[in-house]
Amino acid sequence: MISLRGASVVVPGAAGEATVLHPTTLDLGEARVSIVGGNGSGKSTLARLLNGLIEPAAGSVSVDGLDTARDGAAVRRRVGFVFTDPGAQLIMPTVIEDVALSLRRAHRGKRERLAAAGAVLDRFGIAALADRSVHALSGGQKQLLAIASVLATDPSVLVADEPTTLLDLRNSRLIGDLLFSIPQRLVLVTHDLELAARADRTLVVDGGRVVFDGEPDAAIAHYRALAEAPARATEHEGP
Ligand SMILES: Nc1ncnc2c1ncn2[C@@H]1O[C@H](COP(=O)(O)OP(=O)(O)OP(=O)(O)O)[C@@H](O)[C@H]1O
Repeated sequence: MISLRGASVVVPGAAGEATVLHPTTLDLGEARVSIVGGNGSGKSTLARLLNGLIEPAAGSVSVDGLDTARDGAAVRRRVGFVFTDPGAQLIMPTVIEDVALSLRRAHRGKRERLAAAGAVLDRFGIAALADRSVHALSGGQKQLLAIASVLATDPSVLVADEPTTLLDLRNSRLIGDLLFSIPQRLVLVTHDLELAARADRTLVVDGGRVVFDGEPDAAIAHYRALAEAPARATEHEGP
């Protein structure tokens, strides 16, 4: 279970502090949760709270009983995070070395680690790319590798922040299908409403608040209505 208790996020701004996520209380126990909302609404902020990339300014966030502020390292081992731009998380020169890096904790010996990394590439259908430079991969291949590297560590939750935004139709379908086939719990931030609709539960974020939380079709209808509302102010301030 992922639990937020009055969790808020505050950032420094030119005119003092700004609240980018208002106090939020949620329990996320479903296998697949999607998060939708407009640009700058606070979706990434909410996603980043879930693995302790951001700590709440007030309130608390816990994953399976581990507090993200107190037990940050343990939470990050349990909650994998995939970014929009896979280039941001590919560190090593070659594909197999990148997966092997993720496995350094599980397999201390280099040979054993490389064998395990090869098995991961096989599982994700990218064994043929093992010795390819990570810079020579297509966008879809990079995202596949980024997800494989994160899942190689066997997290129990995967948080993916717009993982298909930079991909073409074919690759976004491929990555979307992969995300919905993994055994791990998934929290998916996305602008792809078809993908969002495949979740068990959908949160709509607007102006730094979760303004709808429920069944995906109803949530998406709520989001569409928000987006179509005439002359809405785009800046949201104050509690
Ligand atoms: N570290 C920061 N410093 C200042 N402002 C921030 C910071 N982090 C987030 N914000 C602001 O908080 C708001 C929410 O940002 P967030 O990235 O969570 O939005 P988002 O819903 O993920 O948007 P998008 O769909 O465009 O990725 C934005 O107005 C953003 O500029």
